[in-house]
Amino acid sequence: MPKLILVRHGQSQWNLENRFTGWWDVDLTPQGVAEATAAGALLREKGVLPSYAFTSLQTRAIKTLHLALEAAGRLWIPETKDWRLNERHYGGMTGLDKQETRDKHGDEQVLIWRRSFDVPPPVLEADSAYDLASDPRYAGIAIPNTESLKLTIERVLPYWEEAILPVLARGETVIIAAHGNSLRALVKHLSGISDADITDLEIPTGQPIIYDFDADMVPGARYYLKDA
Ligand SMILES: O=C(O)[C@H](O)COP(=O)(O)O
Repeated sequence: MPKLILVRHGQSQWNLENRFTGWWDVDLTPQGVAEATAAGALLREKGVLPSYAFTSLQTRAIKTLHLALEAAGRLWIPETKDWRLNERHYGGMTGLDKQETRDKHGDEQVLIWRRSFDVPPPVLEADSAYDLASDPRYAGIAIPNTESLKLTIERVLPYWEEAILPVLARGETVIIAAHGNSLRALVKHLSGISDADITDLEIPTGQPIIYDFDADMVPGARYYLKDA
């Protein structure tokens, strides 16, 4: 039966520094490397061996995927990278310190920007140091200048349906290495979580989440592989 593995990248440099990251490309920390490797070792230990991989265009997710696959003995499987699995775009909050932003705007406002379903953060100005218009990986892509979770869902879900679901439906064990909010978008859909309740869902770094699908491609309850 098809099996889906979701894994959020290991700790990134800006996770460690407590800065809003979004589409900015930061690397894993040594702890993040260890988390990714441990995720792959867990896959091997539990015999959950991916046969096809998807990831974003962002270094922290790509490296997490490769470290996990190497630890699982599966570095050789086919993989597809796509911007639609990128982290939600953090707009004008990109690069800011999370605590300083709370001190300036208040906890409530920052929680709305971080976790509300449909309120996007302020837009990233075109002259920002974090503008990605000249990054060759996004050539031909209409790079957003901010995204709410709702807007993130609007690009993650079509990609799920067009690209990932058909691979899963042919019986593969699919791993998706992605980001806190692109995975929240997917989990919201797969677990049928309401717009209100999704606010409370947090996805930890480097911890494989599993969905088993039945013959009609209906997902079962999600669970953490460490608990299986
Ligand atoms: O983009 C980021 O800063 C993180 O990956 C996720 O941040 P969040 O927990 O504020 O959504």
